[in-house]
Amino acid sequence: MGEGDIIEVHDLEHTFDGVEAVRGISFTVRRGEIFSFLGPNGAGKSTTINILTTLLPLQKGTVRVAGYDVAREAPEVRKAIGIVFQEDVLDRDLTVWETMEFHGRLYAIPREERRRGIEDLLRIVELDAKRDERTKNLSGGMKRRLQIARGLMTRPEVLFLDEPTQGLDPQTRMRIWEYIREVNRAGTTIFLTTHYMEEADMLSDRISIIDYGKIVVSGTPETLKNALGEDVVYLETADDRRARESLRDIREIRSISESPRGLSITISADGSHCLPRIVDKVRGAGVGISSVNLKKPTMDDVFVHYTGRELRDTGA
Ligand SMILES: Nc1ncnc2c1ncn2[C@@H]1O[C@H](COP(=O)(O)OP(=O)(O)OP(=O)(O)O)[C@@H](O)[C@H]1O
Repeated sequence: MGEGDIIEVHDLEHTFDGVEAVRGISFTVRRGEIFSFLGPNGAGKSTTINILTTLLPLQKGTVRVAGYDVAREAPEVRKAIGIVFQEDVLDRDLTVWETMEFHGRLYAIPREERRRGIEDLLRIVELDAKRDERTKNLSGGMKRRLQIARGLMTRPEVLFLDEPTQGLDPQTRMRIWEYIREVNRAGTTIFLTTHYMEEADMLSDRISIIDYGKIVVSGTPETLKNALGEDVVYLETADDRRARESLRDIREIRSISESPRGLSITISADGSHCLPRIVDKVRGAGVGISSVNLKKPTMDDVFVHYTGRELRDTGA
């Protein structure tokens, strides 16, 4: 395990009755970072997170979490981590406070420390006013916040979040992102799975894109997007044909095509540096320009580039 690595996965494979859910993945997560697994439904994200959290037995490969081997030291791994599941696993008849209290007792947290911990966490996720409400009466966003608070009861070194904002409305999602960042700033490493491009992009220090049980690419959101080198300039001109001709000797232009937004010019370098020259050339040829747009690659573009298809948003 590297000095700063808190999770280390080597050649992990997992099969369910002949279905290869995870097909040989390796990656590391550094202490203190927010790391995301981005991929469509069925890509193998839940299977991986379940193995890392010892909920599924290890079949093949090696996995170390917080310095412990998941196969041989499962209890130690469990003590070091917190988990927030995808589905609602709250006891419907317990109140918010009881939910926390019960979890704290399960982990044998001393009474006074438990009480203070619950107070603090309910304040962080803004549920202190709901402490006596039964969980069945909470909204979906409140339930998720309670699950996050509960996952943090044990001050885990690593918090695992499986699709933390699945099915939530945009405002609630953004709030949850804030809580996740806050928890991370306080020193907890975060491993999360998501099929939301924006979530992975906004939240992560590093992302691995997973598809059909394999990691297709990993990196920081910035490097992934920049590596595509596919900035596109959209240009609406008075005369597209002459505009195209005037651009012939700009080396960084990879291709030009017509689109509903005008000429679509793909640049093989940083588009913001090419843009002034493009405008100068077209104007220099006496062609009027009515609008200019620069589009940088998004995480969607990265996803399409590496998997060859779009990730349809099946959530909210
Ligand atoms: N208990 C199981 N029994 C049989 N097959 C399973 C089981 N769990 C998962 N699979 C299969 O393994 C593959 C990966 O599933 P997994 O749940 O890990 O994907 P995922 O990326 O987490 O997607 P989702 O977000 O929908 O959970 C899928 O083909 C799925 O049908």
